[in-house]
Amino acid sequence: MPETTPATETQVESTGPAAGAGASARRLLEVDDVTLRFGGVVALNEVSFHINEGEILGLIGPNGAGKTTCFNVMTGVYQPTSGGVRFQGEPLGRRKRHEITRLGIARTFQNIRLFSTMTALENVLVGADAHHTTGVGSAILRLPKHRREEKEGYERARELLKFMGLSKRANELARNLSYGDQRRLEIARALATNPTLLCLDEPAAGFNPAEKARLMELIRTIRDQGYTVLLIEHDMRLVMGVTDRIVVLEFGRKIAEGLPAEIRDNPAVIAAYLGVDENAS
Ligand SMILES: Nc1ncnc2c1ncn2[C@@H]1O[C@H](COP(=O)(O)OP(=O)(O)OP(=O)(O)O)[C@@H](O)[C@H]1O
Repeated sequence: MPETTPATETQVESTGPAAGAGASARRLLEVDDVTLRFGGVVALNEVSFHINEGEILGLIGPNGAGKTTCFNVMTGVYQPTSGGVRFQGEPLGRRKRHEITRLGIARTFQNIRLFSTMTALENVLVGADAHHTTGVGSAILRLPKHRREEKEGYERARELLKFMGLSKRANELARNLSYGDQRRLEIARALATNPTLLCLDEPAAGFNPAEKARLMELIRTIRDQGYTVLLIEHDMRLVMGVTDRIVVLEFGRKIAEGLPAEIRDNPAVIAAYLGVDENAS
């Protein structure tokens, strides 16, 4: 379990390509030739890529490119029409969402999905519950193992709130938090499931430049704590500034993969974002 240190108390070193981005890095997750059709819509079309252990991988592409669908396949929301996903070498197969959470993949959502009438602390505790091994019976009987897990869950939740700079908001209802704090709380809740891979779906949506800069620092800190991060984000400055590698989708197909500098100069990527035909004279 990666130990967390509060972001505010951590010296963040500038990131270059992470150790995890090297050729010899271990593959944490592999998307193998995944196709997913919704009726006539081919949301993912023979998509393959991998995520190395310890890296920050960006998944980008214009609206409707298939990024969120890709997250949904990786987290068991959708089953691919063909192809598959392997995590730590194991096929995810038809595993359910909670089983995939237990395996070590956590995610946040494009549209914030907190329990609005629960406190910040309670929201994080819900995430920590994903790993409790004791059942309802031992909870009712208040057996020692259950009490120990409950105590550890509280400690972990408080530690994560501190890590995300939310200690002072612990007892506030989620709906009363600022937008930025709600986004950070979503990340804390995802981390509470004790993931190996953290998938962030547009975490900077609605952020101002100062909040984006803080988020970049936070994502680097999260990686430096030992997590692997997959990031969907539309803000190119943020993506180019924080990722080790980038995969680009367009109309459900992978059109490019490489280092941020390579992606920035890739004609197919530029064409996809500008909406022009790169072959047009
Ligand atoms: N449940 C669904 N039923 C039918 N079509 C869907 C469904 N989910 C996604 N799609 C379609 O699949 C395609 C890919 O959508 P997806 O949301 O994955 O794109 P995206 O890259 O995440 O876009 P955005 O950046 O706008 O969030 C789109 O054409 C979308 O309309």
